[in-house]
Amino acid sequence: MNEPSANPNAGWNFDHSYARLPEFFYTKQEAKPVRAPQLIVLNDKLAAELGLNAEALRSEENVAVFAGNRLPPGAEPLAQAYAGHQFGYFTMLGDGRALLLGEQITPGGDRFDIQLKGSGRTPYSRGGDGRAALGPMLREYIISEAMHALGIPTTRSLAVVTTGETVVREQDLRGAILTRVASSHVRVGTFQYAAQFGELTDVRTLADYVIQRHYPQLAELADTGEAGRYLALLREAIQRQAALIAQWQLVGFIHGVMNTDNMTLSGETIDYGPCAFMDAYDPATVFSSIDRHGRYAYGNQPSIAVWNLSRFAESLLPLLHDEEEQAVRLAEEALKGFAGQFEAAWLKGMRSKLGLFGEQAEDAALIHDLLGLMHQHHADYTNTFLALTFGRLEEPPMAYTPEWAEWLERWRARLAGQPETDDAVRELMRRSNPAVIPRNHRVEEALEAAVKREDYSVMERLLQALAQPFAHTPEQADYAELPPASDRPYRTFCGT
Ligand SMILES: Nc1ncnc2c1ncn2[C@@H]1O[C@H](COP(=O)(O)OP(=O)(O)OP(=O)(O)O)[C@@H](O)[C@H]1O
Repeated sequence: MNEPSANPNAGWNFDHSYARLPEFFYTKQEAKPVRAPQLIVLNDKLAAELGLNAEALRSEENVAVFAGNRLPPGAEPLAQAYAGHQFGYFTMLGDGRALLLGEQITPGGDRFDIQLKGSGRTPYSRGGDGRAALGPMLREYIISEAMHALGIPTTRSLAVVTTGETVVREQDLRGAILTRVASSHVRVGTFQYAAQFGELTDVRTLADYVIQRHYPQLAELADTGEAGRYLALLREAIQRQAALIAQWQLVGFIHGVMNTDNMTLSGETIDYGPCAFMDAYDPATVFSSIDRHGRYAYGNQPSIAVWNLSRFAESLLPLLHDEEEQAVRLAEEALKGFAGQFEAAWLKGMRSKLGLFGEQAEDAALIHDLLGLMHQHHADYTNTFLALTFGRLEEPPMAYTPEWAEWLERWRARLAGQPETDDAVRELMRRSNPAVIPRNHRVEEALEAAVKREDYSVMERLLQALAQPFAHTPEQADYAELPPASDRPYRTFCGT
């Protein structure tokens, strides 16, 4: 098995910078062959961006690549080691059901990890079977591609294949493998692993690797101290996460499992397990059925990000300054920056959603008052902004109370006070308020058709609508429909 003979015309062009790190960071590992691979979905557009030939990828040989039955030319599969805090508890983890085939170098010279998720057991599998089920892998495909179309940094999905094998969960499920594409898979948990189980040189090696790969502008800075590159790395990672979480909040995305192994150093969203988009606005919304205490509720996401980044900072401490006290001071100062950066990015996004140009002191109150009303009236988050964008206020997204009328008056007065035309305002709002998000009931409907009836047309239509969330086409109006009241509040199943 695993002979390196896949169709050479597919365009695989691997390098292996991660594999050049010390073996402490990974284990070389081949995929376990599966019985009967079948291609379910292939992302033609992403394939082209990666310099891959979509037609060749559909060939039997390359479907075998997506299944782990064949190695593409130049691949050197490995499972990455990492640790992490899961729901606040530290544990050793690692790719227990994933393999990095290598880093695809695109025609433009960019570098992307190509990873198979669900490819069989590895030394990090603990008690797990190393496998994944079709529903969750399609879910990751749909939501990650929706996030990308919304302009939110994310890992991406190139393909899903079924394996022809059964995975045993609470019930028997169809096995599947997702081919995931990422700027890298280095996580906060990778640093925690190095700090906990390795030497200081391992942390330094990993930090230099991440700087080279994601923050090359920092490479020439001094080693330690206030002007050092490791402090700069911490600051940059904080900045990217602040920007990322602000984007999540702006579209109502709830990650669901913000464990430290699910926070990347690239600043991309990773691991679409029990995630979902909020319907009615409520900061306490939780989607994961295993998150009993609401640790990862929508409204907690910014503070959990700081918690995770604090674990990252702890792993870096000895690199920040020779004296521990000074290192702690520098880390704390950097972490304090998150709140301001998050708030600035979020306010900027919210102003755009409301068509506000420029900045005025009362904008924050205007925005918070709107959210307060939405919360009070259980108004749908996405549809409220759509109603405001298109002036559909004859069918208000919430009860037409005096407070709502008063808020509308304040908003209109703020708009009237700016020099931009109505068209410019509408255009800004159209670009800032998606017509379609992957609402849970629509995703579940697509998955049910796919998994239970092998009908992939529902998913294909959904993917098409999600690919251009700001197009505001008539067909997309269909996806603005809310779930039936009986479905609310609901939780996504936390299947893997
Ligand atoms: N079926 C399984 N067999 C073996 N290991 C598993 C299995 N499911 C999850 N794991 C491992 O458990 C840990 C946590 O799982 P989690 O569901 O958060 O990650 P994942 O979805 O598998 O991976 P990723 O974070 O890369 O998207 C990871 O180390 C993962 O590899």
